[in-house]
Parts: sequence; structure tokens; C-alpha cells
Amino acid sequence: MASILGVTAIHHAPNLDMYRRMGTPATATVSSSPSLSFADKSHFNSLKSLTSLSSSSSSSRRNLSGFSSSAIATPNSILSEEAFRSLDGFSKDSLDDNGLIDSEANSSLAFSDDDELAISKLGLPQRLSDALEKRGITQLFAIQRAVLVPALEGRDLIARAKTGTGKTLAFGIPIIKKITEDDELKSPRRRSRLPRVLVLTPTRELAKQVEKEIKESAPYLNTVCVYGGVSYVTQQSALSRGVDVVVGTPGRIIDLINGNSLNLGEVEYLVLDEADQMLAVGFEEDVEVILEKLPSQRQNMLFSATMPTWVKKLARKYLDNPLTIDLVGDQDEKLAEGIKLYAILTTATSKQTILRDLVTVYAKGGKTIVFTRTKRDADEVSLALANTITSEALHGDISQHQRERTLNGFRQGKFTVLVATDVASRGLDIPNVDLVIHYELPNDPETFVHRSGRTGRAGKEGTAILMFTNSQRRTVRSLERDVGCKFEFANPPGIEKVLESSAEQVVITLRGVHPESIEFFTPTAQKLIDEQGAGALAAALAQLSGFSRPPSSRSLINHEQGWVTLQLTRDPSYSRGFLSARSVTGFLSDVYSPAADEVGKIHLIADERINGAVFDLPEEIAKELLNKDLPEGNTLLKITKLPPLQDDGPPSDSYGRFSGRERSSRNSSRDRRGSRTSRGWGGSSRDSDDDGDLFSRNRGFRSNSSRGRNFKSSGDDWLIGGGSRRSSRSSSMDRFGGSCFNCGRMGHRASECPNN
Ligand SMILES: Nc1ncnc2c1ncn2[C@@H]1O[C@H](COP(=O)(O)OP(=O)(O)OP(=O)(O)O)[C@@H](O)[C@H]1O
Repeated sequence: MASILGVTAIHHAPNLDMYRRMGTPATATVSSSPSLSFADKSHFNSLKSLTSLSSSSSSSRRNLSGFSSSAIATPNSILSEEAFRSLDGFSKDSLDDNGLIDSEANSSLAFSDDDELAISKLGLPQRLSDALEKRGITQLFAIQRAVLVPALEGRDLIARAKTGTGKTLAFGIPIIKKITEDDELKSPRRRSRLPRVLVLTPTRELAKQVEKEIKESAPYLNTVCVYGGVSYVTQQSALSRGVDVVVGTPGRIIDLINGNSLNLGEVEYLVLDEADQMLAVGFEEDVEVILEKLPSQRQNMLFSATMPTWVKKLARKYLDNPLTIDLVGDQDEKLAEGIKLYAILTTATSKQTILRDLVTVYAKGGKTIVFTRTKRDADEVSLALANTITSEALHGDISQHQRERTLNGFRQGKFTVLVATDVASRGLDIPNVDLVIHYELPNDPETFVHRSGRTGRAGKEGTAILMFTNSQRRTVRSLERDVGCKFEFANPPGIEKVLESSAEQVVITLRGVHPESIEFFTPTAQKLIDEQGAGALAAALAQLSGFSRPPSSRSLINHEQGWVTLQLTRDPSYSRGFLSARSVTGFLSDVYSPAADEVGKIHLIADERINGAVFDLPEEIAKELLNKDLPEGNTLLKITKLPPLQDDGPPSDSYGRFSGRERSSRNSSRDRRGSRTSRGWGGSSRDSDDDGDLFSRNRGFRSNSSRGRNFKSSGDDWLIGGGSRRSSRSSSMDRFGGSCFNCGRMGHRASECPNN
């Protein structure tokens, strides 16, 4: 593409010497041809300033802005913490337990000069620096610092920095500076001027957000956002009034070019935001069409939190001698530092119940984004949650106007849970998202990074929870390897914890009640307290928590509602041998035969001194059973905590054991998946999301498995395990998880025994 491989334009760069003296932070892996080295001491000092900057953020003991000591790198090698330790004034004590820079401990260090990061000292056009300061942006973040000099020098760039670390302004500040200064030289500005900047994004929501960020930073420029799903007229008329910056999604941009409403013939700066997605198969063709309309002499910048190797290779086709700025590092964790990760084992049938509990316990009243793979799931999950939690769905089948209303409502806190497909996984910057839940595993490690990165932004802390089934265990492990992260494997929250968290949230809400309203209700409250004491307030809390009726019981084994877990123990002096699954079924048959028919998988207690077993029964049957007289030496209890179980039990405190029921359900899941796999990976991806403008224009979508790494190849890993006893009633052989009383083998009842 000769037109694309033009000579890099060197634009006006007043005060460039000043920026050059600042150099580029040593933490960046900076590579280019010829290779550049920035790993000298002055750059470490710059780094220290950058980390001290971070100490002003809300979270403590965090190294901020995309820098970690382990990510420090020269062009050719990653330097260790030793490099830090050898620096003047850097105390060993200032590394935290993880070897990361302890920003609090370092705050007393005499850093070289915080001024070099101060927006007011950068020599930016006054209008730009005023607008930034008005937004509370007073110092550069690390990626902004790393990009500033080369961007002002006119270099083509490939930049990677973690989610939420300020990549938008990393390209925004130098570009705005350059066009503002150019404008100040030329006056007056032409009314019909053509855009000088083009920013391409993969989704409409992200395009709008980037537009907003640029508009707020440079209100004096004319920035126009173009994207599909809405009328052309407004966008056409905005473009006709003369424009400086166009932000948009590829499909609508091509349509506007074809309709002669958009002329990109004067573009000097091109940015591909979420570059790896923009260059993925399905998008790349459109991007190429657009690039052909641009002048060959321009500056190109590619930004993303993820840059698989194929992107860097492919990007060279479009870029001129690009400089790579990498603040992530291949060996390091790819997630932003403040994100706490949990992995929670679920089953297909208990997933929705567990999801609600997770939101209640982990979001603590903040905002949550739940990611599903398909639009239908997004709708279903949102609907299911809506009984007790305010929730809305966001995906590509929803009209653009509604999508915008939904996102605005979420930003404004009108509802607390957004259930979305991956249309919301990239770039969206929504304040106070405390929790991200991967309701289904992401398509690939990159998507995991982006989804999780909707929380823990700009130095804040957040939580991301991966829900997985037993059959997906291997994928979770490979995710840890690919992303360089560690999950804390946890059990779904117990009902007590859910009730406690609900009550805490209600208490927080109560603090917001207006004093005049309180006055109005005080006489009644006083009367209730006199009559019922604390019970009156407890009743109000229960009602407000959504638990006016006692919560339905839950299995401790698979968390299904309406089931309870019982424990049978037998005094060894009364039994002829150890308790076995077979003898438990025999016991149930003798005491109350419906219990033997309905019992789930029987798990033996690990502690051999106890001679006991646990199993699930439907609540009503369990109640009947508990009222029966038991043969001497037997004790039957409803339990609230699982004891450690023998190897084939479900995970209790340990991670990843298979249950027989789940093992058998894998086959049926494999069959279900057959049709999906036969459509190819791209097919399933397409089904799962809309990717903004592109898919809505019904463009072809091919598999990107040749480029991106995904989890598909791990076969079973994508199965949704854990079939339901209730949902698969038609096949009792499938649903019965216990052992046969007749022959002792697993998976069928005595009445169905082939040996009968
Ligand atoms: N220098 C700064 N000082 C304070 N806040 C900043 C600064 N730069 C950016 N921010 C804020 O940080 C937040 C995250 O920025 P941004 O959305 O650009 O992150 P990102 O790196 O592009 O994330 P993602 O990879 O998810 O797209 C935004 O709210 C932005 O306004």
C-alpha cells in the first residue's frame, strides 16, 4: 500500500528541545529501528516522579499509571528491581511485599522534579492547559509522558499501556497541542475546513467517549463524532460546518466518504484506538479502505492495552518506522494493578442465583458490569436480575438510541448492574464501576484484560470475578498464564453473607434519607419500637433487602435453590463397615423411599474417623426425612457448611474437583456445542456480539483465530458444564448422580438397574 507507507510528516514542534530533555521514561519498552535506549538515570528519575504522581490517587500502596518495577525495560531487556535499588535516594523499604513501588514510602524521596509532569509546565497552549486543569488533570500519567516527545516529533507509534491509564489523552494532548499551535499561526480558520485528525474506534460508545474527552480538553476545536445506527443528517451537517477532528467507527466513515460528506484528504494524524481490534479480521478490510483515502504523509498512532505479536507485525504494513512504547511488558501481568481477581466455580443451573449473590456481596452498592457472550444471555440475565436488582442489558441488537440511554443511565447511577456483551468490553470509562463479572468466559485473553479493565481505572481499585464451571478449569489456568495473573479461587457466598451484605447496603441507603422524611415517620417508628423492640427495625431491613420471606434454601454442593444438603453420620459400633454411597441409598430407602429416589450425588466425608456422607435433597423431602425415626446409631442433620469431602466431592475449600453429575453432563454439552463449532469460531463470536458499526452493516466476519490466540482449541474448555436434574428430567440416566442401591454403580437408580 504505497499510499500508506508515506514519509512521516514532521510538524511544527515548538519547545521540542524542552521535551527532548525530559526524555522518555525508562519503564517503557521502547523499540524502534534503529533501536533507542532511554535507560539512563535521568529517566529513572522521571519514572520516580511518575510514581510519586500516583501517590495522590485514591488507592494506597499501588504503583500507578501502568508502571511496575518488574515492567521496567530497556529496548532489549527487562530490568529488575535491582535497577531501582541502585538509584540514589531509592530505599529498599519502598518496595512493597510484591516488589512493587510503594508510592507512600517513596513520597518522601526527593524526586528529580515533579514539575516535569505538571501540565502547567509543559508549554502547552494556554487554552489546552486551562481546559485540562479545569477537568482536574494537572499531571501527566505515565503513558502520556512516554508518548509526548515522540508524538510531538512526528513519530509513528505503537503504544501499549494497561487499561484505564490514560491512553486517550496520551494521543490527545500532543495532537491537540500541534493543531492548536498551527491554528494560532494561521487565521482565520476556514469555515469549510477539512479534518486534520482521524480517530478510529471499534464501537460507537467508545467513539462518543473519545469525542467527549477531546471536546472537553479542547472545546475550541470542532470535533465531530460519526457512527452508525443514527441518522446521517446531523453528522453530515456537522461535517459541512468545518471540522478539525473526526472520531468514528469504520462503517459509518466509509458510508460518509462514499456519500461525499466526508473528505479525509487533509488528515495529518491518524489514531487507531483499540488497535488490535481495529486490525483484526473483519475490521481490517474497512480500515484499509479508509487508509486509502488519507494522504500518504501523515502521522499514525496505534494504541491498546493489548498488542498481540501479530498486530505489531501487521501494523508495520501501515506505519513508517514505528516506535513501540510498551508499558506492559510481555512477562508481566497484563491487568491494571488495582484489580483484585476471583474465580468462582458454578454450575449452569445455579449460575443466575450465584450471580445475584456475587453482585450483592462484592459490589457493595457500587456499579457492576456483567459480561455475557451472547446477546440473548445478556437479555436473559438482565431480566432475571431485575427482580431484585436494578439492571439493564446492552448489546448490538438494541437500537442505538436505547444503547445511549442505557449507558447514560448507568453512568448517572439510575441502575447499578449493566449486563453487556463484549460491545462494552473495550475502552469504556465509567466512573465507580467497582465490580466486573465474567458471567461467561471471554473469547480470548485480550478480551479478559479489556473486560476486567472496566474497573480499577485511573489508579482506583476494583474487583473482577470469573464464573466458571468444572469443565472450564483448564481454560482458567491458561488464562492465568496468558494474562500473567492469579485468581483467588473462592466459593460462592453463603446465604448468611448475602443477607449480611444486603443489610449493610440498606443501612447505607438509609443514611441518604432526608431528615424531614425521617421526622414524618418518627412517631410510627417509636410506636413500633415500643411494641416490638429491635424486631421492628429488623423487619424493615428484611423488607428493604428484598427478603421479606426467608430466603429459599440452597444446596451447599451445587448451590441450586430449593435443595438442602444433609449429613448422615453413623456410629462405627453400629455399622458393619464404612459408610458407602450404596449404604446411604439403602438407608434412605429404608427410612423414606422418596428420598432415595431424589437424592443427588452422595459424597463421603474425608475424615475417616467420622464415617459420614453428605448429599442433596429437595427441601420438602428433606423436611419429611428429618421427621422420621432413624435406626439406632445414625445421625442426620441439615448442615450449613460442607465438611472436607473425599476426592470425588465438589470443591469445598479446595479448587477443582469433578462431580460425577458434571462429568456426565459434559457429553450432552459437547453435543450442543457441536453445531456451534461447525459454524467456526468467527461464527460464534459474531453471534455473541455486534462490534459496533461493523456488524450492523452486515459485513462478512471471518475467524480471527489465525491471528489472535483464543481458547477454542481447548475443546471441552468451552462447554457449559453442570446439567440440571430438573431441566433434564427426560433422561433420568443423565440426571441421577447417585449410585445404584442394587449393583452399587454410579449414575442410575435401583429401579433402572440393568441387573434387575
Ligand atoms: N493525567 C491524568 N490525570 C487525571 N486523570 C486522567 C489523566 N489522564 C487520563 N485521566 C482519566 O483517566 C481515565 C482513564 O483514561 P482512558 O479512558 O484514556 O484510559 P485508557 O488507557 O484509554 O483505558 P482503556 O485501555 O480501557 O481504553 C479517564 O477518566 C481519564 O479522564
